[in-house]
Formats: sequence, C-alpha cells, structure tokens
Amino acid sequence: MSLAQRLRYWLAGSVPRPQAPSLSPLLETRDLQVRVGQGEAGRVLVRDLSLSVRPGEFWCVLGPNGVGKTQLLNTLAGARPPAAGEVRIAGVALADWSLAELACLRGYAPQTVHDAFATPVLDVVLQGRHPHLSRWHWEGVTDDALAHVALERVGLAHLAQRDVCTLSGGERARVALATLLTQDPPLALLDEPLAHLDLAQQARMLILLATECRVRRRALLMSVHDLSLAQRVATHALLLHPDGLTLAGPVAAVMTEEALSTAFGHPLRHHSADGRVWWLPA
Ligand SMILES: Nc1ncnc2c1ncn2[C@@H]1O[C@H](COP(=O)(O)OP(=O)(O)OP(=O)(O)O)[C@@H](O)[C@H]1O
Repeated sequence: MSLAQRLRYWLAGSVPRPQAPSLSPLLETRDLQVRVGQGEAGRVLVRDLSLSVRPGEFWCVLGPNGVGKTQLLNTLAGARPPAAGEVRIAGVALADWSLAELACLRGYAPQTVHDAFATPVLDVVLQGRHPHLSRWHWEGVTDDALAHVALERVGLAHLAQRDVCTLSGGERARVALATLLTQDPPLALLDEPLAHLDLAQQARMLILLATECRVRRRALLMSVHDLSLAQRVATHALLLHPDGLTLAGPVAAVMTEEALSTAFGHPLRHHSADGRVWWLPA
C-alpha cells in the first residue's frame, strides 16, 4: 500500500475510531489529592485540584524536579488511585470505565518504557490498535496502514522492522509517540515525551502534537521541563508547587515570572526574540 493510500485511509476517517465528544470536558478532576508514602513518612504532592480539559486544549504540566508531575499523570491515567477526590473521563468516573473502553478514550505515554523481548518496531506501534480490535481479531491492513503512517509522522518509517530493543533513547521515545498516534485517543497524557530528543526532534514532535490538538481536536496533557517549548505550544498550563498547591488555567495567566519563580524556587525571567517568548533562569 502506497503512502498516498495510507494517508487517504487515515484522513478520510474510513477507519472507525472514537470521536471526541463536542466541547464537553474529556478530563475532569474534583478536589483531587495525590499522595505518596504511608503515614508520617507520607507526603501530599497535589491537593484539591479541580480541573477541566476540553477537546483542542494543549495542557503543559510544569513544576520542579520531584514535585509530583509523574505521580499526578499516573493518577489521571488510572494507574494509581487518588488519595481523595475524583477523576472523570468523558463525564464518567474513571473506575466506571472498563479497561478496553478507557484505552479507546485516553492514551498514556509514560516517561520510560522497558522492552522485555525482542520485537519489531512495527509490532510495538501496532499495539496502539489493540483497544480498537475485538477479542478474536488480528490487526488488518487498515491497522497496518495506520501504524506505518504513524511511523512516517515521527520520521521512523525506515526502522519498522528493527528490533525495538536496539533503538536509541530518542528513537524509542518517538516509537512511543507513534504508538500513541496509532491508538489515537481523544485524550492523551504524556510524561516528558521530549526528554530524550535533540532540539530539532523536540520541535518536530511538538508541532506534530500541537497539530493533533488544533486540527483533530485532541486534548493533551504533557509534562515538560523546557518552559520556552511549553510556552510555544500550550494553550493551558498546570503549575505544581512543592507545597501541593496548584495553579491552572490559560498559559498567559499561569506562566508569569512571579508564579514560575515561586514554584521553582529560583528567579526565572522571560525574554522576547524572533516573536517568541524564551525563559531563562536569572
Ligand atoms: N513510592 C514512593 N514512596 C515515597 N515517595 C515516592 C514514591 N514514589 C515517588 N515518590 C516521590 O514523589 C515525588 C514526586 O515524584 P514524581 O516522579 O511525580 O516527580 P516529578 O515532578 O515527575 O519529578 P521529575 O521532574 O524529576 O521527573 C518525588 O519526591 C519522589 O521521590
């Protein structure tokens, strides 16, 4: 199948996939509390977080090392229970979705992936189609086409038959993104997806993700350390403070020198150049 044919499949929407429901929130939290550790040794990472994420919104999750970004994303994905409060996906409590239904609605790209077995890259990317297949069905030509298109979009079509265990860190991170694109959930949670990428790949992958948001009305929540990149693509930001308090809203309201400097415990300044905002430590 040619690239043009694959793209036609994908763009024409002839492949059944879940549609993002209008503008109702895809993700909501109410008075969410995230905690690690037990008893006296425990620590509240996030307290009383109430949030609504809608189709077309690109949220960047910001905060210093160890503040709780990963644990929060794990909680939003349903991989760990909240200490208090609730998470709702597409209006329904997380626990009320079956795992298969949930996998059609939200995707999660964790910070690191451990590959236990030698597997062709294409098979890893095809795993994104599993939630869409009924129990007794193998992946078909359409699933193959979607996986190839996703690999082309992250610039790794030439590695389709390579053993995933042999990839570099940056290549593996892009395969994780391709798997998420193949899964194609209306809501995607990404934990530092740019961490292993060089500057050019960071820019390419960010443009790709921003296009998913803007053109295809996907909702994204992504943790990221590079404030300048966050400012470039995000529509909204969620800033975590070490004391568990959070600041959430449109980028302009959250990404201020005062709020970021307080959260990171160090003066941070923004500068304008080339029509963009760049963040630097003072
Ligand atoms: N099981 C655990 N018991 C105790 N503390 C834990 C446990 N798991 C994580 N933590 C702590 O919770 C805090 C938040 O961790 P998390 O990985 O969410 O931080 P992060 O904001 O993603 O950090 P980074 O920017 O460094 O990736 C850290 O201080 C971590 O050491």
